[in-house]
Amino acid sequence: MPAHESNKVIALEHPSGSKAEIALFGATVTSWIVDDIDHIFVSKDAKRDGSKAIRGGIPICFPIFGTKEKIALPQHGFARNNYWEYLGIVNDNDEVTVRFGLKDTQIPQEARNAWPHSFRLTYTVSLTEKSLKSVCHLKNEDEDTFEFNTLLHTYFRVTDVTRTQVQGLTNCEYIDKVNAGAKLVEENEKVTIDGEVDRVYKKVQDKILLEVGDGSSIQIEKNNLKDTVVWNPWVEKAQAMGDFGNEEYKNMICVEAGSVADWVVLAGGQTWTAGQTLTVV
Ligand SMILES: O=P(O)(O)OC[C@H]1O[C@H](O)[C@H](O)[C@@H](O)[C@@H]1O
Repeated sequence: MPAHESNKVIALEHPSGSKAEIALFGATVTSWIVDDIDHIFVSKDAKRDGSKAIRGGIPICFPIFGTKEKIALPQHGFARNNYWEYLGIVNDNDEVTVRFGLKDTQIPQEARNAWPHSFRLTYTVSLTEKSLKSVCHLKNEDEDTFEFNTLLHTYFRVTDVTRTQVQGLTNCEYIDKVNAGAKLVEENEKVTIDGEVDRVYKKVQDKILLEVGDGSSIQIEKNNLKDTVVWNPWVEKAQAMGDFGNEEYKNMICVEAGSVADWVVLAGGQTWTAGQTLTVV
């Protein structure tokens, strides 16, 4: 079988040898292997028992990013903190595709009170020889309009983060969360990491490139998502996280496609689709 479930994890295998794993907790992709290299970082200290969002992989932030004063939800919302339903395999010719679902009736009452809307979120993950595609499909099942943010909080595994470069952010405005939310414009052609970085780049072009530093690169192509967050916790923040090794900041970079700078507005009965495709190039 190209996809099978074991211990609440769905494992995908493509005939080319590429592989992926998705935990039902948060529908979090926790592994993506191409040519025997796992490009996804998960901390050695990550909780895998559903007690906390998985530290690493591709957690889905929804319906908020960060915290919001008037919405009493945990940081980054509830999608990454709840079990999703496995909706099974959709087999195409050259890709292995599986689907997951989350709706309001699956989340705890407290979260439903904090964000009181009826919704149906379907998440599709497709594996090909060199790529991993994730697509979110959201339906507003209320009569009234609701607003949300969403983001694919992708943790890439790298051998040395100081050698990574992110290309394609030049001239984008960004909010520098490390610098009291200063609004700046990216002047560099390639963004590099040599300290704590936590930036929300706005209105980013759809195709950007992560140069991993060992000669290989990953193309990150987003669809219907305006913004890109770049994050590395560096030394002190790494030490402050209970589910992250003190030295692991050297081996990861988050490059996160999302719509987070402004609310996305979805009218009652309407649907909204967005996602990303990661390709080893
Ligand atoms: O610790 P978490 O809730 O998983 O958040 C991890 C990080 O997510 C994003 O990248 C935010 O921009 C950061 O400010 C935050 O620290």
